[in-house]
Amino acid sequence: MLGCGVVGSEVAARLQSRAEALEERIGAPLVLTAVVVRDPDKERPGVDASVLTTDAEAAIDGADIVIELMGGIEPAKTLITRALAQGSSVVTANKALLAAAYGELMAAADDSEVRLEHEAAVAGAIPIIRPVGDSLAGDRIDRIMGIVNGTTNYILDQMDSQGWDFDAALASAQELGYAEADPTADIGGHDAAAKAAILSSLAFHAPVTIDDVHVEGITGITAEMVETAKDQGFVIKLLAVCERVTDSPAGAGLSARVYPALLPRTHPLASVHGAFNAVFVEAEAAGSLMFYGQGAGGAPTASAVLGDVVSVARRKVLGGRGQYERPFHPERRVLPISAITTRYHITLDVVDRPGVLAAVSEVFADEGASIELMRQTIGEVDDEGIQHAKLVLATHENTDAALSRTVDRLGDLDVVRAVASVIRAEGQ
Ligand SMILES: NC(=O)c1ccc[n+]([C@@H]2O[C@H](COP(=O)([O-])OP(=O)(O)OC[C@H]3O[C@@H](n4cnc5c(N)ncnc54)[C@H](O)[C@@H]3O)[C@@H](O)[C@H]2O)c1
Ligand SMILES: N[C@@H](CCO)C(=O)O
Ligand code: NA
Repeated sequence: MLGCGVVGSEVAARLQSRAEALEERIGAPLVLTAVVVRDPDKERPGVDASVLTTDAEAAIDGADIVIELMGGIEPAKTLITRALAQGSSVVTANKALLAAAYGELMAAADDSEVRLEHEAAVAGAIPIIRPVGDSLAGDRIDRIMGIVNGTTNYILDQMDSQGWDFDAALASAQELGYAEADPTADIGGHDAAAKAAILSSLAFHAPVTIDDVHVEGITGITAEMVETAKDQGFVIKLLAVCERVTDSPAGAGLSARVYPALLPRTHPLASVHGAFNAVFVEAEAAGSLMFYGQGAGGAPTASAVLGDVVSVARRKVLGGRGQYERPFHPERRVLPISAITTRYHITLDVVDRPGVLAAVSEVFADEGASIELMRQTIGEVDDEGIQHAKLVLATHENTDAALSRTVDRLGDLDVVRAVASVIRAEGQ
């Protein structure tokens, strides 16, 4: 095992405390031969001190299974590659690495006829990698929409249920240990984007990396946006969307994107509260499936790691081997967000006078975009004595490019004092 932090220490402790049960399931004992750490003198309750070492290469050589829980790109990538090349199967929770080099690492595993398992890398304890890669392998997955970051779901949920502003909700997430010390990867959407890249690669058999994923985080979500959404029967969630696109202005392909979006409060994902994760999968024959549970934390993540270890060990004992499939369809393109069909909810601060709606409608008509719903509420009287109004416009589906141009042009209108907020809507 490489790394013994939050997840690694739970895995090591459970390998010891559940040794008998694991042996029953596998048909052979699992022996933890080495745990690679930075400081072998540190006290680690539940971990046998005699297996601690700083020599990663010696630890890997000859191991049947290598469990990588160090995180980060290097040295994890070099060590995993070494392990696969020598014929060890690898179990990892490293979403950052897989989102950067999924195709390359899977091909290396396939070349050596060993397995590279990674259930813990997406949505922690929730079984989602095996269902998408294995259970649904006989079906055609069309769309995956998930809440795959616990920190941001906690923040948005507190803003929705307690009326907190963003900063208060983030401070609370940090206090509770959900957010990282530097929460940028969580709130910027990058952690969710890594998971979207892995899910897209697996569901659509194409080598999708994190650089292909369109990412928007939640730092721009205000208490007012949450309140407006609530008034209209929506909740704001940070969604990872992976989609098979058959037709778009840019042709057929895939879409992988992460952004905060409105969901109807009746949608199954709307009832995912706190730091929980959930993934909604739509497949041709299976229809809609929902996977729900704890997406982070030492013990839940260790559950997924140990499941992979048992699966690999069983195959080893039975003489089975090999990868799910050889990757992939390199010709499948990830389309730019501009070509993707979405809906917007646009909130405008306008001057309340005749002709405002005509001017707004003209921009929509001109861009070929259409308004599904409009709501006007009375606003404030400003310093110059001018009465303002708040206009909330929900659009029909259109390309993101057309909607984005519409917003730019609305912002240029004389009667529009400010584009107060723009957010996409999903799940309708
Ligand atoms: N914590 C979670 O909830 C969670 C959930 C899902 C996936 N993961 C993933 O699991 C992996 C581990 O996460 P964690 O939360 O346990 O992190 P962590 O920081 O608690 O643990 C990583 C450990 O690896 C050690 N390490 C790093 N580089 C090393 C090196 N070169 N040699 C020896 N030791 C080294 C660190 O000292 C640390 O103790 C990461 O890839 C993470 O993304 C974590
Ligand atoms: N920081 C991540 C950890 C799990 O990957 C989260 O909040 O979901
Ligand atoms: Na998982």
